[in-house]
Amino acid sequence: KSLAIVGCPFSGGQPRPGVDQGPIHLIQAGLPSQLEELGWKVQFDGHHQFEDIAKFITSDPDIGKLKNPRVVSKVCEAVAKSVGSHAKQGVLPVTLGGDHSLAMGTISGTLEQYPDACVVWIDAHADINTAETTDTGNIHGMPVSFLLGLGQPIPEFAWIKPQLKPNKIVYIGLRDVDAGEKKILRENGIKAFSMHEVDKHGIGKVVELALDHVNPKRDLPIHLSFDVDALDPTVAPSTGTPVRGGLTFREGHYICEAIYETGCLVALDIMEVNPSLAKEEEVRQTVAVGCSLARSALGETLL
Ligand SMILES: N[C@@H](CCCCC(O)O)C(=O)O
Ligand SMILES: [Mn+2]
Ligand SMILES: [Mn+2]
Ligand SMILES: [Mn+2]
Repeated sequence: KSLAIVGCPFSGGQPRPGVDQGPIHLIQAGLPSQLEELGWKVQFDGHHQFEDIAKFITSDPDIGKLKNPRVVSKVCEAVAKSVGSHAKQGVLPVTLGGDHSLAMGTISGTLEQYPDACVVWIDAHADINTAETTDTGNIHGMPVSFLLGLGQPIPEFAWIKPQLKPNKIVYIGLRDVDAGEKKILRENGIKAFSMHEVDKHGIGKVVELALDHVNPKRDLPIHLSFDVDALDPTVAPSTGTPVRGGLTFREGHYICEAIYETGCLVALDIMEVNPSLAKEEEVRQTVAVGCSLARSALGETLL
């Protein structure tokens, strides 16, 4: 079994510098050899991929409120090609962010190869704002709306085919959802297990209910997109949009272990590790949790 680490040193979907250094920190913490130890054949194309794209885009004025729209779109298009080509060769892409706008690329790539794939989105945020509903214009708060084809089409993002259907995505960990996003979730009947449901049912039941919704026979490919800010800030402090009241260390790892156990995982994103936002020990802790989440999603067990 082979996997390819797709390092995406990209921060254009949000304003805080440093998240582009996420990949190199995860690599330098030893992730490739940790995954080899789990029995994976590991390909790694380097941690400077996609960096040259921004150089060719000399002017990138806002489109409405959207910031860095052309760079975000072009980088995600390149990521989609990279993830898609690995998937085509039966290699499991492990994308290291970088901000969560990159999921427009990773999930597009997955759906190219696995049109029937479902998406499990672990996040404090719904990342489903449209150009009409976003307050910040930060595109890391919008990837899901593009993948679903919601909102007014934007020519610069025309490459994104609206292949994702509302009943093929499920959220776990939500606790900071904008008013516009709540409306979109309701109107589209999108299933979301917030931290309230995690408290109520426990993580085991929530994962079971989430998978029952998007993958009832456990026979569909799963794309797991994990934003480390889904975890409580005491667990993953060095991230751009921390929100209190998040998943415990174990709850985060349980999700990854349970997804691996389905045998359906075809793609993994570990996003929003920003190694420049906290003290050294907290950065180390956040990077280490990114590595251990990846290991748990890729077969590491406690016994
Ligand atoms: N909903 C906020 C925050 C988005 C956070 C994006 C990512 O960290 O999940 C926005 O639209 O700017
Ligand atoms: Mn370097
Ligand atoms: Mn996110
Ligand atoms: Mn988030």
